[in-house]
Amino acid sequence: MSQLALRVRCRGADDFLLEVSENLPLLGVTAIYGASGSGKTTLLECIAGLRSAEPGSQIHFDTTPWQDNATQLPPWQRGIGYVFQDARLFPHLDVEGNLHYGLQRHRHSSGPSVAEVCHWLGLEPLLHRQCDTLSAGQRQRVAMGRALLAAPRLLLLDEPLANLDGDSRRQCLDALKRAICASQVPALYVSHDAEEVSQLADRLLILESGQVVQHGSLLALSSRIDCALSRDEQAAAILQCELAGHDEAFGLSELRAEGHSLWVNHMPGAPGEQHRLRIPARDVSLCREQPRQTSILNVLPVQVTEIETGDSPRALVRLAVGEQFLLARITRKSATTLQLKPGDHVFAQIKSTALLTEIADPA
Ligand SMILES: Nc1ncnc2c1ncn2[C@@H]1O[C@H](COP(=O)(O)OP(=O)(O)OP(=O)(O)O)[C@@H](O)[C@H]1O
Repeated sequence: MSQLALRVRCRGADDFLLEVSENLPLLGVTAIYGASGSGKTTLLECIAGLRSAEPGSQIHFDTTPWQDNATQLPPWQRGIGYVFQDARLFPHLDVEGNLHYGLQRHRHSSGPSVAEVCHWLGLEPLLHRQCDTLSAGQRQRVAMGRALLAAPRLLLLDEPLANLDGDSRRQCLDALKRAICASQVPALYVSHDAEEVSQLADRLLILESGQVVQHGSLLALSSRIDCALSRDEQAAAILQCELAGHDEAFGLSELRAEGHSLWVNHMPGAPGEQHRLRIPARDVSLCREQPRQTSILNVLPVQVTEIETGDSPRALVRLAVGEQFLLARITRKSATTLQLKPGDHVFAQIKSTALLTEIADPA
C-alpha cells in the first residue's frame, strides 16, 4: 500500500491558514470532507502541485518527494489524475480524442485500456460525440476516463458530482465507484456531501477551518456521534457483514453481522463474501419491546451507548450491535418518552439499507 506523507501549510485569503500534518495510507478512496471554506480544495491543489504550499512544507508519495526544501515537482511529474468540478474537457476534441489525450500521458505499461475504461464508465455510446453535446454527468465520466487512461498513481477528485443532481448524480456516482474499484488506483475525493462520502469512501479526513479534526476509517468514524458526518441529515453508519445466502423465492439476500441476519434486495455474490451495509440514521427506529408482526424485516437487538439531544427537536442515538455500531435519529420527544439512557437494551428496526462495495481489506 502506498502512503502520502503531508506536512502542509498554505495561506489563503482572509487570514485563512491550512495546516495539515498527516500520513495518509492510500487504500481505496479517502474522502476529504468538511464545510465550505474548510480548505478541502486548497489541500488537494497543494498535493497536486497546482498551488504552492509555504516553504518548509513537505509532501512525499512513498519515498518520492513531491515537495520538500529541495524539490517542487510540477503537477505533470507527480503521476496524478485530477478531475475538477467542471470536467474541463478539450472542446476541439470528441470523446475519443479526449480519452486518447489521457492515453498519451500514460506513464507505465500497466494502465487500463480504452475499452476497459469505456466499459467501467459506460462511455462506449459516447465515443464519437462532440464534448459540447454531452450532459454534465457524461462530461464528468469522460473526464474520469481521461484521468484513468494516464495510468496515475493517485487520483484527485474535487467534488466531481457537485454540478449534478437526481438520477444523473446517482449514475455518475455508481460509474465512479466502479471505475475506482476496478482500476485499483487510490483516490482522494473532496466532498461536503455526507451521503456521497459514506457511499464511496474507505477512509475519511475531516477538515475544519484548515485543520484536520478527524482521520480514520469510514467504518470507525461513521457511527461516532462526535464525527462531523453524523451531524448531517444524511448521516449513516456502516456495518461490516458477511453474505450468508439468498432467498430466491422472495428476491432477497441474507447478510450476517455480529451473529444477526439482515435482509437486503437480492444481490449477486457467493456466501462468505464480505460487504458493507450503509444504514441511514433516519431509517432506524427504536422499540423497548421486540416488535412482532411488523412489516420491517430487519430488527436487531442493540444496546444504547450514547445519546446526543442538545436543543434540537431530534436526538442522535449510538447503538452497539456486538462489536459494531449503528446510529438512530429519532425525535427528542421519543427519546424522552422511551426514557432512553446509555446501557439500555432495546430493539432497532431498520427501514432501509443500501449495499456498498465489497470490502477488499477491512482495515
Ligand atoms: N486561490 C486562492 N487564493 C487565496 N485564497 C484562496 C484561494 N482559493 C480559496 N481561498 C481561500 O481559502 C479558504 C479555503 O478555501 P477552499 O476552496 O480550499 O475551501 P473548500 O473547503 O474547498 O470550500 P468549498 O467546499 O466551498 O469548495 C477560503 O477562505 C478561501 O477564501
